[in-house]
Amino acid sequence: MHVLAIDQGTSGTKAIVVDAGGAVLAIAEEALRPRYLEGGGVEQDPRALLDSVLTAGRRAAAAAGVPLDAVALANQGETVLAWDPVTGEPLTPAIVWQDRRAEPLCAARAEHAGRVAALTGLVLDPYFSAPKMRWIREELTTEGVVTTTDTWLVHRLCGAFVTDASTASRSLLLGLEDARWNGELLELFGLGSERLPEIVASDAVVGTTTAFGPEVPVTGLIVDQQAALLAEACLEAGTAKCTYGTGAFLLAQLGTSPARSASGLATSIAWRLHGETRYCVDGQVYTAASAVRWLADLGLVSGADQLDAVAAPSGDGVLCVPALAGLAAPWWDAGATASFTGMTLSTGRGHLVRALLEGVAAQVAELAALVGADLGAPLSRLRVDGGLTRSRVLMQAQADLAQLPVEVYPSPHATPLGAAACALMALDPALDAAAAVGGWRPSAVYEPAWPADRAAAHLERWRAAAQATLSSKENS
Ligand SMILES: O=P(O)(O)OC[C@H](O)CO
Repeated sequence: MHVLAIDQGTSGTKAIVVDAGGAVLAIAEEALRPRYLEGGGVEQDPRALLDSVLTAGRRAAAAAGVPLDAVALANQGETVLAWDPVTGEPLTPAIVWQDRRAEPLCAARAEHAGRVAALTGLVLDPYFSAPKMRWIREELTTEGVVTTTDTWLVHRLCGAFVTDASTASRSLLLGLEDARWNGELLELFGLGSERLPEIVASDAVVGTTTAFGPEVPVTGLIVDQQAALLAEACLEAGTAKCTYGTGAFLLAQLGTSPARSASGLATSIAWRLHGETRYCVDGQVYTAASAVRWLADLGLVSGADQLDAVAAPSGDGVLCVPALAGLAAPWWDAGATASFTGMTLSTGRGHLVRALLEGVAAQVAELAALVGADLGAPLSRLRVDGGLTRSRVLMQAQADLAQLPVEVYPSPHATPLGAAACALMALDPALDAAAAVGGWRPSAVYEPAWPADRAAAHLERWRAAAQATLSSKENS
């Protein structure tokens, strides 16, 4: 069996062709660059997203040269657009998960934050889909349907009008326990009259497509972060991974219990496979590779590959809070802004680069501690994937600050491999998740080199720096 698995991400689209044993036969990638607008806007051209899916998918399918049995799609989770359900044409740009312009719409509903959290497991924040859907309705168009990008892309591939349960659970519109659109939440966001997609399982076959060659089923629909959680075999409650992509996202498996976080993290659906719903808790660093790209745009590094060569051996007291698109868990402050502190006349670009990497690692370390608090036991290790895991400086800083062994997933394709596993489970009802993703050994393990008291002291200083970036005194 062969699956074409497509990871439609924020910074690009990757397509792989994978066999039932997890061997990758072909890879194709198309880069994407969001538009960053003053006022916190982050947009993508939907046609560029679709073109990248079709181009990468066709290139990978052609390179593999094998008959395909299914097409799977991982998506960005909370990126939304309006589109015409008759013609399939987009009516607005895609409003990216990093976009903060819906913050006032959240602030206007602040008194309902507790109720929203109780129903959805999420926090009332513009990161999630519904505030951006409302913003589109108020600012851009009242025409067509407004959905996450997966629904539109799948519609373009096979005509279905669906979203999977993991993506729906990132919307602020889903009751977490019953996994249904919730009328109270729809009213709260003024979306009660919207036509909403059918919610399906990640192993549902939702149609067929000829977009990549002969007709094949479309199945294996899942949020990109959840797909990586699955690929990294985080199947037991308490296992966790962090993906260092455009942002860095730490997710821990909760099993079949949708336990709400007591630490300000988000609880959502990891996947629904073979009739069983799994849940996860997550924390987010909104800018990781996009912070590195920002460094590159300023001329401090030529790109991610140069990070380790430029980073100084220590930050020399410089701290960075990489809040270039606000702060997520546990601060949830869309108005927070990034900072570098502790600079002197001797500070050079190497210190700034080191501080930025340590800032990402510090934020992930904070999230790892909160996940441990929620689970009632500290994490024992952190599995990691994503492009920035190639930075030894970042990975060592992660181990030092989180005081955890950091295990690097051996493939750069965790997300599409997770989506492919969902499709394989659709094709073979006897296949369980563990068999679908297989076992793996880390390509590298970073052990903490700092003593615990040094890590604690650094994190205490970093936490104070993070507090100082918050947008209002009430938050500090
Ligand atoms: O595009 P990525 O890979 O950074 O992932 C996007 C996240 O899932 C947004 O929540």
